[in-house]
Amino acid sequence: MTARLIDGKAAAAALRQRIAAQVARVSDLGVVPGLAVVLVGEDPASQVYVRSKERLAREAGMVSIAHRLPPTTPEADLLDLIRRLNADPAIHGILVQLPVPKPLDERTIIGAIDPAKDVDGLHPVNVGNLSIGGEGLLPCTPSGCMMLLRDTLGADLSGLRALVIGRSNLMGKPMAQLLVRAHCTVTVAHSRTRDLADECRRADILVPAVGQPRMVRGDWIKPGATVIDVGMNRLAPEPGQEKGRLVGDVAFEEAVEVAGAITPVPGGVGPMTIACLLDNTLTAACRAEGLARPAVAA
Ligand SMILES: Nc1nc(=O)c2c([nH]1)NC[C@@H]1CN(c3ccc(C(=O)N[C@@H](CCC(=O)O)C(=O)O)cc3)C=[N+]21
Repeated sequence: MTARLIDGKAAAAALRQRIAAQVARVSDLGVVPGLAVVLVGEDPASQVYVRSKERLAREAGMVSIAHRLPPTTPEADLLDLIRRLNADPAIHGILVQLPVPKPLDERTIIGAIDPAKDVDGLHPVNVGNLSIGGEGLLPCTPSGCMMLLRDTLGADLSGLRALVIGRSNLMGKPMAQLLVRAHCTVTVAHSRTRDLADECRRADILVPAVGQPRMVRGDWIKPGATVIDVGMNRLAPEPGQEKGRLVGDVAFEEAVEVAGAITPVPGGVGPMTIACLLDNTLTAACRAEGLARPAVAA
């Protein structure tokens, strides 16, 4: 059996198109959603991501402003910028690209963002609302994973066994919360988990997010399971190549023979993350301006 491929690139393009149509409607009402992306330092991968966030936000009709700060930026300066963005009525969403260079403190920085503009969904108020089912902003990568799961399995995921590998604040923990909200039976595995392969074999939904290239092997996967691979690992370049290949946390060639459906890397979860960022920015703009989210045909 060969697994169905879950095309995150196409799903993200479709979502961005729906968002663009909604942005056009609210723009007619005088509200142009504004996104500020803050990048501290010169990490090349982060620069690439920030550029594509800027470009895709503009393509959706939003205003997108990147703030690039030197790696030695004092924390007080960064907090000052965040305060100005919090107060700027043209900015509805603020994202500080992570990780931030040392000695900047991620928690202090995220905590300084107005929760209503926290389009990463990482501020403690949004994290709390996620856990109690309130109306916050959801973290982008887990939201994107849920959309791909529902596209694949249908809206109702209740009763399915889900295994999330990884317990980060950015991904593992919020993913587990969303799966619980969707009435799955959820297990969170991590570096101290015993018999990870056995845990995997019980999962109808498998979501590895650890950053270990090809860690999940084909014979760890329950036949027919849905695999959402959140890993983004750049391998060492082959001789004669400039850049190494991008692979996930799953040994794709093995897994594709066993799973029912699987996301590729690249072209799976990654593009959905950015589309969900735009979705959050539109949500934040509508809430800030007291507008209902315009309806568009799906
Ligand atoms: N505050 C914050 N929020 C984030 O959401 C955030 C962050 N910091 N720091 C870094 C990670 C990483 N991330 C990705 C987004 C899109 C792709 C993506 O579109 N990937 C493409 C290909 C990328 C390539 O070829 O290099 C794909 O998977 O098909 C990847 C990674 C967001 N992150």
